[in-house]
Amino acid sequence: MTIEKQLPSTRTTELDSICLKAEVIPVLSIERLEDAVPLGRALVEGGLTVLEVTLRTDCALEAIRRLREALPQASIGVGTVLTPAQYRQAEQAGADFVVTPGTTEALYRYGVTSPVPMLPGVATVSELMTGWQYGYRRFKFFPAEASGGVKALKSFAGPIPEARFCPTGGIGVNNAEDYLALKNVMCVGGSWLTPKSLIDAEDWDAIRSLAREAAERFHH
Ligand SMILES: O=C(O)C(=O)C[C@H](O)[C@H](O)COP(=O)(O)O
Repeated sequence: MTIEKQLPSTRTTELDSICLKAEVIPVLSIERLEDAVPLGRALVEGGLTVLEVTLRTDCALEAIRRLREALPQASIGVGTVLTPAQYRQAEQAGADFVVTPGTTEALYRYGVTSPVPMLPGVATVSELMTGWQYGYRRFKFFPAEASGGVKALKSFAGPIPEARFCPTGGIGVNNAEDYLALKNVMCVGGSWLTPKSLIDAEDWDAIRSLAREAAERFHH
């Protein structure tokens, strides 16, 4: 009960204002620090202004700091947050929001008190119900395709119609639209906009084009 009370509804509003300006959230894994800003800039110039930068690589936190400074107009989500300690690192690096692949009680609890809102990753109704108890209303649905995809999201809408999702995992140009057509989907996430081959080749023009194509094609 006290937890419910602590949860400001502004969290939902904050997450909505971030997610609704992005039909598509590109997922970035930065291997070489010097790629961070040109990659982020190409995506933003292409029209995708909400980014998720994973903590999967050694230079991720420094990459996030640089992106935060170079692209003030972008909303930067920090992904692959597994523990409250990583959540704190994300806060300190200047995250606008935190994204987790799955949830733990510790993360749910920490997220309630943090100044930075969290989009918790859920794959089942049970995980969703736990988050709901803590007051969370917006979730990442991960891994989307492997966890039942569009059909699962339609089923979630039965018992918990107010929950909204950013499905991620196995989404690309060919199925993004199917997800965006659902009432409980705010936006979709994916790494298809940041192919490793183009990053390795520093082909920022090609990445800008991919982003532009997605920004023009997908609407909610
Ligand atoms: O690291 C995490 O926290 C993630 O959940 C990673 C990404 O969201 C997915 O790996 C993207 O999925 P794909 O678009 O299928 O590549």
